[in-house]
This record gives sequence, structure tokens and C-alpha cells, in this order.
Amino acid sequence: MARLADDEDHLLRSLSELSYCNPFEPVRIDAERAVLRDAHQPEALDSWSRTADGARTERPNIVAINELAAGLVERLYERQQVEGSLEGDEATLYDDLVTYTLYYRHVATLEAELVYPAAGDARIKRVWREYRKERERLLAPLADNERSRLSTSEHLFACLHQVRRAFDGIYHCLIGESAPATRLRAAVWQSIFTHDLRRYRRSLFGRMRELATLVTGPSGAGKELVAQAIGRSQYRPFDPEAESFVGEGDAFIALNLSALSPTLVESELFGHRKGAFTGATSDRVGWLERCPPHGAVFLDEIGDVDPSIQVKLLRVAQSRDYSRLGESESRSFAAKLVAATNRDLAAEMRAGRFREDLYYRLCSDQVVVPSLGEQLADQPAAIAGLVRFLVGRVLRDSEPAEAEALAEEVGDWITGRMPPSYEWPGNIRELEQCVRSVLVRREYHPTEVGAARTKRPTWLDDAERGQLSADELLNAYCRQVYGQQGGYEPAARVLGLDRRTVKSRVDSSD
Ligand SMILES: Nc1ncnc2c1ncn2[C@@H]1O[C@H](COP(=O)(O)OP(=O)(O)OP(=O)(O)O)[C@@H](O)[C@H]1O
Repeated sequence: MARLADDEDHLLRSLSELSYCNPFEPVRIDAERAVLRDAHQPEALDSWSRTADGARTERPNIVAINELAAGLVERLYERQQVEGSLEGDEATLYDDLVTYTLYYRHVATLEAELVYPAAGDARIKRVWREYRKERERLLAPLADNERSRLSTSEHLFACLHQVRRAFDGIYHCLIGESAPATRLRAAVWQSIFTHDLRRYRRSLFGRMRELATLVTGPSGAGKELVAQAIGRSQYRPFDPEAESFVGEGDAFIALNLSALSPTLVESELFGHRKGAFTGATSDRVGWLERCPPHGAVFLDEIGDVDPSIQVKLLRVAQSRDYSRLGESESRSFAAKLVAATNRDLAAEMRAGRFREDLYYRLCSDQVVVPSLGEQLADQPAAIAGLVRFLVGRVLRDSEPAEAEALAEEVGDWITGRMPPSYEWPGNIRELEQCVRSVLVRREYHPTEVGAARTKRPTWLDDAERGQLSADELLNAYCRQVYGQQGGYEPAARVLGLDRRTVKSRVDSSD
């Protein structure tokens, strides 16, 4: 049997850990550090987050890890031909290494196919053939009994495609460099793959759709984006005979329940039979029936839904059964349910407006989306990255300098003219409006509702009441300016104090 040198053993094990960890948790950066040891280069951020400076997937650490992995896989392949095959635990780790290497070898094509799916089939066929051929070659040195307990190539290929879809939906769409935004990305990944990717790959991949997901958080904070990221990242089997994924492509169906009357909600969701109600002139197939098994139905504003429909949704969430309106035949829902609300469901239950049993069916997988105010309280400077991203979206296809100039204009308006403690009650949706308004009118004024939500710092009230010592007043003022300026140096300039004095006043314990 081939023997592993100590450094090869370390590399194999640390690469396996890296492959299976949640890429959006800070532990992922630790895992990269463990692989590279002294060769690891310091990172600006301690988690995977899209920044204005471009793609983090091209980071030097990833490039270095991929080179190490590609070198090791070929070395072990050759060595096994001469010294005999790896066995047991080491054979499994070698399979993880093969999976990792082939993922990165084909990721660019998978990504291109996701972005431009129209020409998808031919590319997928080509990648699949190369992938299978390469995997068969690299696993050939293993003994038959080892190979037979590994996943099939088509299952792994389906998992890799799913990982790429999930990564894209989270990394490219859920922006924010604050800790709450990082936690949100990690929670969305976990909702798709659970906390244990190995177990997911072994046995959960076909069952996660049976668990409904509840997304909560304030209006405009990104609940629908989260629902889309989850809904579009479900497992989709690969058919090796047809050399294509099973079922039709995109299958994310969103329904805003508060915008429809109860009868319409039922007819849209469950479908109806001709004559089931006035106006039902023909049979209608509902969205639960149309949605393919790898898709998701998104029930937005579930907190607003009529009690009569709550009972029927409970049946779907519990046993996956439903019937078309006007029909007694029972049908089975095959896909995933994702629901969202900005209401406080606990309060709704206390008031008797939301069924407890439905809540308990939905709450086992809950993703809580933080408000923009929470993100900025954690990291005031994070607003700059969000503004740059939103400007990029508004001015897409423009010259980078054009976008940079507008981002600066918006940033100047926010720091110069908006109250520093402004809470952004409309969340990221409001920040988008701010970007557009500055683009069109060179100004943004929050609505009265928003302005009223600005929290006045309590130290100002204390100062007005004459309850602060001169020291306390200066400390509080220094903290305020420091928060606005985002650093000791610029705060010191505004305050006319030296940097060290500002720092000691900001850090003082009163
Ligand atoms: N993390 C984020 N990164 C980038 N854009 C975001 C993020 N969160 C929200 N947005 C943008 O903010 C807007 C509002 O988001 P979304 O519709 O998902 O919010 P919501 O919570 O579902 O709101 P509502 O409760 O009113 O339906 C969208 O244009 C969305 O693209």
C-alpha cells in the first residue's frame, strides 16, 4: 500500500476539512491557513465576502491551494501505480482531494453555464464527460471495494453544480461586510447544506426539500433575496444517460400572499377545477403542482395570510398533501417551501391571528435577516461597500470611473447630510432609493417616518439637562465624531485634538 509522507498526510486532511466547511464562516479562512501554513498570505477580511475590489475566488491563497492540490493528486495517482493503492480512511481522503481538484478545474465552465444558461446543454455535456473521464482515471488505482463505497460520479457532479449555484446566489447577491451580514450568508449556506456537508452529500441531498424554511426580518432587508438563494440552490439530480440535469431549469416561484384575495391565493397555489367558484371557467394547475421537485415555492408575507389558508398550508408543510379547489383528490407537493414575513409571528400567535401548529412546522429552519441598522451598528464603514454595490447595479455596464464618482457623491451626501444615527427604516431598499435619488437630484431626504426613527443619542439629552461633567461630554462627543469619520486620524482632524487624545477619550469607560 502507498505510504503517505507527513506533509502529504497533513495536506490531504486539511484539504478535506477545507472542502467540507461552510465557506461563509470565518472558519473557512482558518482552514485555508491550515492548508498553506507559513505560505498563507494575510487577508483583509476574515470571511468570504464580495468586495468592490473584485472576485475573491481569484485570491492568491486559493490559487496557491489549488496548485498544491493539483500537484498532490497527480503525485498520489502515480505513486499508487507503483506502491499499491491507498486504503480505508486514506482512500476516502484521496477521493475528497479528487473531488476538490475537479471542482476547481471545471468551476469556470459551470459558472458560465449558470450565468448564460441558454447554450447550457452542450457545455454541461462537455464538462460532464471530461469530469467523469478524469474522475475515472484518478480513481482507477483504488481497489474495487474502495471505489464501490464512494459516491457515483453523477451524484458528485450534481452536488458540485448545486454547490456552485448556492455559492453564486449567496456570494454575488447577499452583500455586506459587517458581522451580521457574514452570519446571514453562513446561515443561508447552512439552510441549504446543513452544518454537516459530508452527511448532506451522503444522505440528506434528496430530503432537504421536505423541510420548509422560514425567513424573517424587516421589510426591505433582503428576505426575498435569501429565499431566492435557497430556492434556486436545491439538489437537482444528474442523468448520466441523457447527460443533462433532471427537470426544467430555473424553478423559483414567488407568490405575495398579502396581495391576493383568499380565493385567489388558493387557486394560484393549489389550482382549481372548472366551476369551483364564480369565474373558474376552466381547470387550473396550481403552482404547487407546477413546481418541479428541485424547485421552490416562495410564500411571501405568510404572516398576512387568511386562517382558512393557514390550515391548508399546514397540511402541505406537514404531510405535503393538498387538493385543488373543488376537488377531493389528494395531491403531493414535491418541492421546497420557503416562507417569509416581516411580522412578529410570536405576537401574531398570541393575538390568535397565526396558527401555532403552522409556525412550529416552519420554524425548524429559520433564517433571520438583519436590518441595515444592525449591520451599520456593527460596522459603520460597511455602508461604503453597500453603496458601491448598489451604484454598480444602477449604472451597470458603465465605466468603473463613472460608478466610482457616483459612489463618492452618495457617500458624501450620507456622511455630510444624513444624521449619523439614522436607522434606515426601509433597510437596503431605502439605501437603493438614496442612490437613485442622489443620481437624479443630487440629494436624498428620508421620509418623515424615516426621519422620526432617527435615534437621538442619549448623551445629548443628558447634556441638555446639565447632567454631564466636562470630561463625559467631551468623551461622548469624541465617540460621536469617531463614529462618523470611521477612524481616529480623521476624527482628530475634525476635533482639533491629537490622535492619541481622541483614542483615549473614545476608549474611556464612561
Ligand atoms: N444583502 C443584500 N445585498 C444586496 N442587495 C440587497 C441585500 N438585501 C437587500 N437587497 C436589495 O434590497 C431590495 C429589497 O430586498 P428584498 O425585496 O429581498 O427585501 P424583503 O425583505 O423581501 O422586503 P419586503 O419585506 O418588503 O418584501 C432589493 O432590491 C434587494 O436586491
